[in-house]
Amino acid sequence: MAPYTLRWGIISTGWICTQFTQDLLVDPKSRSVSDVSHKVAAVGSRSVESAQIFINKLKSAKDDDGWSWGVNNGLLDDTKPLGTYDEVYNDSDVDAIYVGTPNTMHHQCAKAALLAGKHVLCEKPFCLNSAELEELISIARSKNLFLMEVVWVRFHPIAYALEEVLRAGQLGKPQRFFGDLSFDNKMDTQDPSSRLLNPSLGGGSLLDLGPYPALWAMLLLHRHPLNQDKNPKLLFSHQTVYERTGVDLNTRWCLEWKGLCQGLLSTDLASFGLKTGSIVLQCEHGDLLIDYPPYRAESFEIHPKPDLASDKEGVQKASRHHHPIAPGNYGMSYEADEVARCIRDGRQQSDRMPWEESLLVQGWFDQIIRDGNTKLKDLRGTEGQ
Ligand SMILES: NC(=O)C1=CN([C@@H]2O[C@H](COP(=O)(O)OP(=O)(O)OC[C@H]3O[C@@H](n4cnc5c(N)ncnc54)[C@H](OP(=O)(O)O)[C@@H]3O)[C@@H](O)[C@H]2O)C=CC1
Ligand SMILES: O=C1OC[C@@H](O)[C@H](O)[C@H]1O
Repeated sequence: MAPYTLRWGIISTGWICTQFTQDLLVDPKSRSVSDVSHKVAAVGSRSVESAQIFINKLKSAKDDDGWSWGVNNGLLDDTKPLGTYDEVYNDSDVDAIYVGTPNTMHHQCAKAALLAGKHVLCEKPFCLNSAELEELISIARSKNLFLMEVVWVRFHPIAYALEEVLRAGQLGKPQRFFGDLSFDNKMDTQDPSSRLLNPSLGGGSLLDLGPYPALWAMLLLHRHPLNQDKNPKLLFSHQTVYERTGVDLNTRWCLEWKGLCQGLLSTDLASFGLKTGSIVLQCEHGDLLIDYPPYRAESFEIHPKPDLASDKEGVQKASRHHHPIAPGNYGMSYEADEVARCIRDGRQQSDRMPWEESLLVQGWFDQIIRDGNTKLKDLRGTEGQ
């Protein structure tokens, strides 16, 4: 049977839109997919020249670039360069919109796309606050459209492998979770108007990096077979303010899944995370360590507990496990496949990234920002506009 082909409209022409679009152009067979495929129907930018340059750059792929397959197979031949985002939302050749604008624009772009009747995949962090997100969900629900936050790791081979490890039960009950995404961004050398430093673009470590430790906490604790707490609480948080621009340089926060485990999460823009063990789940019978970077991890380790003598049934030997992203794919193709399958099947949300889980994480971020002292406290969402 011919694969179901999803026709994408790409909103904006920055770094992440380039990665995502390149992945749409990789041969699905490279990742053993034959039921769905992708087409880039239109690219929207604030200037038509920029949209055209974006398409031209993709077309100039070298033979060994993973996405050259799509270029050589005509997937960019009819791609329309459009000089406004609205033209993409209203294009009848577009089924789904990928939103890759700065954080403060996610809600308005996603809302406009939904109101124009398009399905939406929106970059992380989904929104600036829960009110924005609730509005998007309510529009998607009422118009029977698909809506999902980009949390690409949830669809990576390692995520499925780890789900299997937890399901098999060999590690036993979770006892402690540590999740971190940090890198040294050399903040003092950066342009204060750039998206990471600029509070009016929703900058800072929490909104940029926080979705990753949060997603691992969701995958390893919230979705753990032994978890019964569907409403984990934020116990406390702290944000260090980067005085030059007023965003957070780092954030630490603690969550509790009642009856299961607490998790300590952190993000930092001034220091690198650990190479092995940026995400750690310590369980009754063994410990799980996931490699850096947590947004594109391909390996994990399982370790016995230090005092093996008292745990004859536990993990006896350390092991390392590799679950690579398929060659030629940056890693965003897997979630694009999920979006295509959900839309093909008439689903409004993905079981692997449901609205309820995005709302939970967005709620923690609301509370952390409210309790902190960054300029993001004064940022207003665009809900209702
Ligand atoms: N999932 C992931 O791994 C990653 C996700 N992201 C997320 O993607 C989003 C974009 O990040 P990134 O691609 O790095 O950002 P870029 O700055 O590279 O791109 C953002 C694009 O948004 C458009 N834009 C519209 N309004 C503005 C504005 N006022 N200021 C700047 N740009 C504007 C521009 O495109 P145009 O001129 O064509 O309109 C610009 O190229 C963020 O929300 C970020 O969190 C980022 C990196 C990785
Ligand atoms: O989503 C992301 O993942 C990787 C980081 O380098 C980047 O800043 C962030 O936006």
